[in-house]
Amino acid sequence: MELILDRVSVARGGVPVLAEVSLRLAPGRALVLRGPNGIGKTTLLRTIAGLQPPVAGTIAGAEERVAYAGHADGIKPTLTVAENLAFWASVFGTEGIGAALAAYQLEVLGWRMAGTLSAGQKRRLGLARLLVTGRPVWVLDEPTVSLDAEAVGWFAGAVRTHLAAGGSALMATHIDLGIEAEVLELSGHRAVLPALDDFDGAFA
Ligand SMILES: Nc1ncnc2c1ncn2[C@@H]1O[C@H](COP(=O)(O)OP(=O)(O)OP(=O)(O)O)[C@@H](O)[C@H]1O
Repeated sequence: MELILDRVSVARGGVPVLAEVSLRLAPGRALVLRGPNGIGKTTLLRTIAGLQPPVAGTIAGAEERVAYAGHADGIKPTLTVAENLAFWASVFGTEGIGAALAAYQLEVLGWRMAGTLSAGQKRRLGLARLLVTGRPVWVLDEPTVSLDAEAVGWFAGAVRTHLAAGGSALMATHIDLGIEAEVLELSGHRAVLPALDDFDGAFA
């Protein structure tokens, strides 16, 4: 099943951000969102993840199929690394956290309270979480932030494995992961703000 956006417009804090974004993401494929800071990549990804509704347009193939990794990693600080993954596995009804621990070399940190991890270690845990969701569509917002070069390689490997298994990935990233991906440039979709055409009149 494809993820399909048809003329989707999104707003942040009530302000229109992006207008009429259409895309299709097929199983096994990756798509990278590009655009300058503030254009609305995070807002669009949050909308696809179901965290906020679109202002206009339709999204198909996302419901119950998306695993989202955003800036806040969704980590429970008072649970250990292993407990965090086991918690998410139970939430998503999957079993086994071994592969997720191994993919990001988290075995040695399994007993550590997640709140005590470094930024990069937290990000590795947040990305490992995707693997226990069992969800086919990964929606990733700047997934490599805080990762060192080696961990970026682990992430790229995890995405490749996910795509090879028929999953898909939609991500906002500024770095080249060496993964074959289509690119959607969002600069041409900047929402036009309503004109303040009666600005002076407001002071009359
Ligand atoms: N919580 C918020 N409330 C109101 N406006 C916000 C909020 N968060 C972001 N914005 C604004 O919404 C617009 C889109 O922001 P968004 O984070 O989606 O952009 P982005 O393309 O992901 O940016 P970046 O590349 O810097 O991460 C920006 O103008 C931003 O200032």
